[in-house]
Amino acid sequence: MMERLLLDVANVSKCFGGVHALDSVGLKVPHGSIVGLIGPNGAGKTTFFNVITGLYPADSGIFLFDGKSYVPESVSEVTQSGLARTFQNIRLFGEMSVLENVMVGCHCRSSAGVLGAIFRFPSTKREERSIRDKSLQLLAYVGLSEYAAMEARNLSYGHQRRLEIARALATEPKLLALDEPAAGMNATEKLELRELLLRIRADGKTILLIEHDVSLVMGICDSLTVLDYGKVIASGKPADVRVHPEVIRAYLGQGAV
Ligand SMILES: Nc1ncnc2c1ncn2[C@@H]1O[C@H](COP(=O)(O)OP(=O)(O)OP(=O)(O)O)[C@@H](O)[C@H]1O
Repeated sequence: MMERLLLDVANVSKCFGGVHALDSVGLKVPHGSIVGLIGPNGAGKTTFFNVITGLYPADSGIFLFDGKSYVPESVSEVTQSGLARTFQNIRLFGEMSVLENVMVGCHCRSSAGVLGAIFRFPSTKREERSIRDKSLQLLAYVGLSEYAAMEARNLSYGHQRRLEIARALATEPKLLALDEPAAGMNATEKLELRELLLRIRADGKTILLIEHDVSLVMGICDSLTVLDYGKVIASGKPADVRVHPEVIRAYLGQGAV
């Protein structure tokens, strides 16, 4: 049976001066799957995320999201269409509370405009209550309820990463793109992250994951695409990718596979 693709991109290229960060990269993400994007440092993984989420314009590429052509030129439009991401370097609003950080994510789906915010119409107040409730539910979902009132900057590193995931989920994405969510986590936090990602998939979301922790990636991904020097060198099921000669060559010396 043909898999229904949520993200289907082809021939994506991006140069920075003389550096070919992405060279005709193609990647397919089926609905309801976890797809891993891996590769050595500098392979082009984050650049790929930046391009598909509208942060950097691609030099070329064909982009389909949920069966429709899309032009990833604006982060807000990409988010509206259902693609949310987290960042390798955590980007939370440190002085806002944990709850407020999630509420910010919810606002991308709210209808109250500037007038509503100024005049506080009854409909605006109702919407704000429902955003608050939804944010509290999301905090419970990622296991951060007890920290709702704390300033985000005071959370532990692992909890900050979970908060980023909650904020991304608040935008009601179809595709959640996570850039190294396990970076800096200890073994227990990684296990908890693994459970959370599996739960997110079981609840019907699709995940695209950049991650250097190979055992995490091999353990939860349905398929993997491997980049090296901006090119796809392998893609397929984790068990096949793990023994692919090009992948072994690219990681040789790093002991990663
Ligand atoms: N804004 C930029 N300006 C210039 N060069 C860039 C820029 N962003 C990325 N690059 C270059 O593009 C290449 C790919 O970088 P990228 O950060 O996408 O790799 P990566 O696979 O995500 O690496 P890592 O695993 O270390 O995060 C590198 O050579 C990098 O130096």
